[in-house]
This record gives sequence, C-alpha cells and structure tokens, in this order.
Amino acid sequence: MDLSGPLLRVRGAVWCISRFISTVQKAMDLGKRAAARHAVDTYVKDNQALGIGSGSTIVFAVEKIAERVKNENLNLVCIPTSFQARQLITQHKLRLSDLDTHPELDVTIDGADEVDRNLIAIKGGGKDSKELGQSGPVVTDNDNFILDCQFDKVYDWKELNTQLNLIPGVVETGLFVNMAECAIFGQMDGTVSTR
Ligand SMILES: O=C(CO)[C@H](O)[C@H](O)COP(=O)(O)O
Repeated sequence: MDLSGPLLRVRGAVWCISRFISTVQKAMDLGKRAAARHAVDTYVKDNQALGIGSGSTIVFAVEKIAERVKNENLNLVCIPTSFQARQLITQHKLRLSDLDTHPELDVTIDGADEVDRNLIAIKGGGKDSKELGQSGPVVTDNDNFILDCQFDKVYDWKELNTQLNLIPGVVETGLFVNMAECAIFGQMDGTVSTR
C-alpha cells in the first residue's frame, strides 16, 4: 500500500502545528518582554535592593535592569530566588547579594501564571501531561518536589494556602496571597495593562 500521500499530509499538518505554536510563543514572549520592561522602568530606582524571580519573564526584566544600570549608572543589588536567577544576575554583571546581607527588599519582580482581581497569584509553572507522573516530578533548587493540585472551586484562597502549609512535609505553595502590590499584564501586541 502506498502511504506516501497520507504521510506527507501528516507531515504537513505537523509542520503547520509547530509553526503555529512557535508564532504563538513569539507573541507571548512579546507580551512578557513588554510587561517585564514596563515593571523595571516603573519600579526600579537608584540605590535599591531588588528581588529577582525565576522563569521566562524575568529574563527580559534582568536584561532591562542591566540596560538601565549601564545607561543610568544605577547602584542596585540583586537578590536571586533560584539558581537560574543567580545565573542571570551574574551573566549580566549585576551586583549579586543575598537575604542575609539585604533582609529587606525594595522591589521584587517576578512572573506569575495567574493573577486574580485581588492580586492573588498562582506561581510555580506546571507541566501539561496526559497522565500525572509521565513527565517526572519537577524538583526545586532545594530538592523539593513541586506537585500540581486541582481544586473544583476555591472560595477562600488565603484559607486554602494556610491549610496547605499545615500539611506535614509541605514547604511552600505557589499561592501568593496578599503579596503582590501590582500586576502588569503584557499583551501579545506588546502593550501592557496594570492592575
Ligand atoms: O513562579 C515562577 C517560578 O517559580 C514563574 O515566575 C511563573 O511560573 C511564571 O513563569 P514565566 O515567567 O516563565 O511565565
């Protein structure tokens, strides 16, 4: 049986899907970049101690911080939240510090996966897999496992966060309740909106 026709069509479909995904990815990166740069322009000032988050959005923020340090000769110290953040800080030749030396931060910039109308955020990312366990556990810099939990309906995020933290063995959750003062949403056309 000659399968070259259907196979070519399948290959064509796979190529179209991967092109579509990469176009969406590029548009999302535009939004992340715009939000990150806006955050740095708005909130970073001279003589600050900055918390540097982790993920893909923070890469754009650190680039912008480095640009401003170079152009405006800003005196900043950067405190990383992860190995990735530490690498970004040193790669961009920014001043690296830690919470022992700077226990109080002026500003922390980080990405978020979801932010609600009360600025409660879910962070920590996640993996899309057909069945749990297929992709292997996600492990933090401190060798803890990250588990994704699904809840039907949550009425009180603060209470949920408290209850989760009370479970023996839980070190931290990805819920950020009453922590964010501002959320900047980058749109795919490169514009931003602030909440
Ligand atoms: O919480 C995080 C890391 O712990 C990330 O900031 C969050 O998942 C958003 O990631 P990204 O900037 O890649 O969209």
